[in-house]
Amino acid sequence: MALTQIPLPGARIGFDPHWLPPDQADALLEALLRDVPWEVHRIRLFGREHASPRLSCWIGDADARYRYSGTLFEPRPWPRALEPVRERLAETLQVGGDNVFNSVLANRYRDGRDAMGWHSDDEAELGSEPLIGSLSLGATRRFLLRHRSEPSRRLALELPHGSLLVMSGPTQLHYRHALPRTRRPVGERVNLTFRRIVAGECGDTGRGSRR
Ligand SMILES: O=C(O)CCC(=O)C(=O)O
Ligand SMILES: [Fe+2]
Repeated sequence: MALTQIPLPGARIGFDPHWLPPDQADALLEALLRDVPWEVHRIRLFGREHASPRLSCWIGDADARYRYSGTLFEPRPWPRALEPVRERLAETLQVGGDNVFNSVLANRYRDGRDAMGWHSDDEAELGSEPLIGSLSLGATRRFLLRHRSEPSRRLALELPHGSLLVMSGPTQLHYRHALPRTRRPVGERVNLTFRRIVAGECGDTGRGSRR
């Protein structure tokens, strides 16, 4: 099925709630929970280091180094289970050659207390209008987008098992996004944001920082 475009002024958002069939999504989730070297990333906020409230792993080609929230990440190699997903995503989004996704930030939200704060994926390494493919697995969580200066421009989306959310064009320039905590009892969720690092290692000029 094709991506549905969700209208939001100044953003480009595509969504397919059923991108990965449930049996493939189940198998991928199981493989990632087992094979990814999950760790607590330390992030810097206002000059102080904190443990981020989730487990993470930065995965990518050897040259795709990435700096965010003040820390430089050397990528871990691609788990085998992710290779076909990377290929299918490139087909869905019609990216190839020099534009293939060369990295993924994997995040694991163990329960409703794990979350991600307001940020934009606007690090210099991603280029000016990054294409970001976000695949969700496991428990459904609510994803929020909010315009930087026009509070009425906002969107809330439930991201179910196997869903694909695509942010592109000027989305990161104009909007922040977050994955808030919830008091509802929810199971584990894994999210994969596929990205393309265009500039090797650069300075940390991103305005956002994931909390
Ligand atoms: O978990 C999510 O859906 C959001 C993840 C995210 O925004 C990121 O990795 O930059
Ligand atoms: Fe993000």
